[in-house]
Amino acid sequence: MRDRLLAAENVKAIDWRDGALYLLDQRVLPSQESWVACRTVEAVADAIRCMLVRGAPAIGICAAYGLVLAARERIAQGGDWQAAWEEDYALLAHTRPTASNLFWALQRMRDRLDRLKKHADPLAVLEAEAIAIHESDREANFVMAQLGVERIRKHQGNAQAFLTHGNTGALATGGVGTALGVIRAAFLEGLVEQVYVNETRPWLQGSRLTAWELAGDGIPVTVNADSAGAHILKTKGVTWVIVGADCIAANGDVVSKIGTYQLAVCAMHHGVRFMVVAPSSTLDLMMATGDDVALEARDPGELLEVMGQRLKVDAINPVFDVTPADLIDVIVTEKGVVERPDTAKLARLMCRKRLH
Ligand SMILES: CSC[C@H]1O[C@H](OP(=O)(O)O)[C@H](O)[C@@H]1O
Repeated sequence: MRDRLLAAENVKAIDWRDGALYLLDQRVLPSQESWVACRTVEAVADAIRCMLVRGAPAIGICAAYGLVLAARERIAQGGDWQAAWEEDYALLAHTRPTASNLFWALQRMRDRLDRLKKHADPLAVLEAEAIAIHESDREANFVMAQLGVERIRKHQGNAQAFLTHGNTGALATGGVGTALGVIRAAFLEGLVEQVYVNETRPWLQGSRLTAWELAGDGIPVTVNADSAGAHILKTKGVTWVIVGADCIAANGDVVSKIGTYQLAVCAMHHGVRFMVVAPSSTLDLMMATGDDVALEARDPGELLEVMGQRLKVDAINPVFDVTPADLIDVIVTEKGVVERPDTAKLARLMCRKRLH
């Protein structure tokens, strides 16, 4: 499966080359494919904050490269460069509050610096670590795709309909994607009849990004309004809802794109299986439950522009919600699969080595 997915890989959104970070601008997709070069840590922080790059694993990868750019500048300035580098670390850590992968990647970079040998070149070591974070996310995607498709096949061996929410594909990760990686693998195995994609208001990660990725792969995709989700589950023979995650708490609660929770309630009501696909870097065992996770709210203005007019009412714009563990059938990570997640099962999973 790895080789087949590798051959089918056709979207890359993060490119580290010649000492700069190049990002495919997700704010203007699918109408424009425009690349932006980030040469400073401030540029990377801005790109994450304004969602030029988005998706939990992708944010973590970019933050790691951001710390490389920060180190280059701070070392050139001389003096106590590590103290100044910590300010850059804080800048990146405050770009978005919810995705665990961001904090995980930053911490991994700091740990690497702490373990630096006496005569080692800190810039070279940090660059190698950021590349390793990027590459291991790509490999994790392949493993999760394989594990997820095995789980699908275990229940039903013929082509079926899936529903997904948000964007969890190549644009959101370092590889073929988390939930979308599983759907891509299922397609290669002849298990996909149709993929329904919630448009994912207000930012439209579903209709702008996921539909673009799936159509580009020739995978049958149909976009629906988020409010049609329950109706689709009831009438279209959907066998699995497959989503990604921004943070998974110790008890298996899943923080993901706003609207995921209501989808899980509807899936449970209609007997549709619910799969969450995320690398182990998304699990944060310091969060006892999903209620401990900081949920981002973005500008209410995103909801108030209607037909070129600004509505003059109040609005709230929470962009993540918490799906309780008991609504989740299976969590797929690169370390293995957990059915009916709970604290003990997830703690055991995190002690395992990666499967690649
Ligand atoms: C595999 S990406 C996980 C996650 O990230 C997305 O959030 P955003 O678009 O706001 O960065 C979305 O929730 C995806 O499910």
